[in-house]
This record gives sequence, structure tokens and C-alpha cells, in this order.
Amino acid sequence: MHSSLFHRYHGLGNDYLVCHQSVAAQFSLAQISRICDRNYGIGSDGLLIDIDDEDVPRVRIINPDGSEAEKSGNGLRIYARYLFDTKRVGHAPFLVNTLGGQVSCEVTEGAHQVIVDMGQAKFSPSALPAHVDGEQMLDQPLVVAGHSLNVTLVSMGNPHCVVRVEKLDLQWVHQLGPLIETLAIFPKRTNVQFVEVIDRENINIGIWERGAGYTLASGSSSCAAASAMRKLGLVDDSVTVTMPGGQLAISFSGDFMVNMRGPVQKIAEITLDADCFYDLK
Ligand SMILES: N[C@@H](CCC[C@H](N)C(=O)O)C(=O)O
Repeated sequence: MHSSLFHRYHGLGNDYLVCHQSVAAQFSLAQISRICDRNYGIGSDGLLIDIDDEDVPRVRIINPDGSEAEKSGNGLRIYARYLFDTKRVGHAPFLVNTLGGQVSCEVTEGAHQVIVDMGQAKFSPSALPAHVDGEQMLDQPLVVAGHSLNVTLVSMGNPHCVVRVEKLDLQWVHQLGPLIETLAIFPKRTNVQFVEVIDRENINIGIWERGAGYTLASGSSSCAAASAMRKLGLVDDSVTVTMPGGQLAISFSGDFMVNMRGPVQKIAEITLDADCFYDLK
């Protein structure tokens, strides 16, 4: 029996538990959901599983509903910081593997800022996947619950449906986010962002995450929303993304290669008690 040690971090209020693969192997997906539950478990926006028996460190990203995500921006910054805290990496850039591709990470400013080369934003619906006609869906109308939305589809390795609005109202995120997440056109569901362009260097976003619901911040959502607005020609190559939890710096090079920089803070190390699962079948 391995000890059930979890390391808890947050990036702009998007909080994750990190554990070693030997710890995660003890739990079913239902138990992982319980661990992430804010009332009946430790509580988190997801679980990051550290795989350390390969050449390049690999992270598996489990949403609170037990589904697995291909990529996570805040999750990657947090995993990079965890690798730094456990002395597996230093300040030099290093690679991390995810289901959604390989990324490069760098832990800077003590350990409180992490830079991630998130890879290429892709606009082909098949990359999400999404069942829509055409080679790209850029600021196209999509009717949801009687509302006609301006939608751009982006894959950052994980799927994103970016809704451009004149004025951001978080009520719409709560109301339409879950409906968009589960539309039949998204066979693997999707993350959702509502985006207001402030000027050519600033956007505000509200986020509904696949498998997690409303969150204060999301790294891959910030990359997707900034990429969508860049593709539409509404922002320049450096964009500050403001979310309820705080700000991330996103920049572009080459053909939509996306770089993200932002903070990470450690909260606690927590040992789970097996009694947490007493009432689970
Ligand atoms: N919070 C994350 C995104 C986590 C994965 C997402 N819920 C999905 O299912 O794709 C981020 O910071 O990117």
C-alpha cells in the first residue's frame, strides 16, 4: 500500500492535486472524482498524475468528472512547478509529454512563474473533433438555446469553442457553457470560452471547462481564446488574457505557435484518509 500523498497547487485559482502514478494506481475513476469533490473529498479542478518511468516526464490530466484531458495550461505550469519542487528539474527549459503532444516548460522567478510553449493552435474542426462543415469555423453563427453565437473552433491539443461577445457577462458562461460543452457536434465534448476584446493587446474571458464546469482560470482556454482573436485579426502577437482568477501572458510566433507565461503557487501536501470512500460502492 502506497501512502496517499497529494500535492496541491493553484494557477490563478485553477487548482490541481498532483500525485505520483503509484498513488493514482490505487484509485478508480469514481474515487478520483470523489477526491476532487469540494464537499466530500479534498477538492480540486482536477488531478495531475506524474508518470516518471519514461525518458521524458509525462503528465496525465484527469478532470473532476473522471474524464481524461489531452492538455491543460494551468495543469502544465503546476506540473512543471511540482517537478521543480521535487528536484527533478532546475531552471533550464525541459520537455513534458501529454496526451495532446509534447511541450517545453521553464520555471522562472524563483519558482513562481512558469513559461510553457503550448504548441500550435489548430483551427480544423477535425482536430477537436467537431462535426461541422468547412475547413475552419471562424466567427460563424451557432444557435444554442435560441441564442445566435459567434463561434470559433480551436484545438490546443484539447478542444475549445470560443464565443466572441461585445460585453462579457459571466451569467452566459454559467447558462450556455454546459449546453455548448455537450452539443452533439462535439463527440468528445468541448471547453467553452466567452471572449470580449478590450483592445489589440487585451481580452477578457469567462470559462466553462469540459469535465470541470465553471473555473476561475484556464491556461489552454486563454491560449485558445487569444488564438481565435488573433486568427480573426482582432489582436496582435502579445495578448494579456484577464480571467476572474487573474491574468496570463500569451504570445505567438511562426504559424500560431503559442507561448504562455503565468504564476503558480503551492498550497499544501495532503494525505488522504481511506474513510473518504466509505460510502462509495
Ligand atoms: N484548466 C485547464 C484545462 C483542463 C482540461 C480541460 N478541462 C479539458 O477537458 O480539456 C487549463 O488550464 O488549460
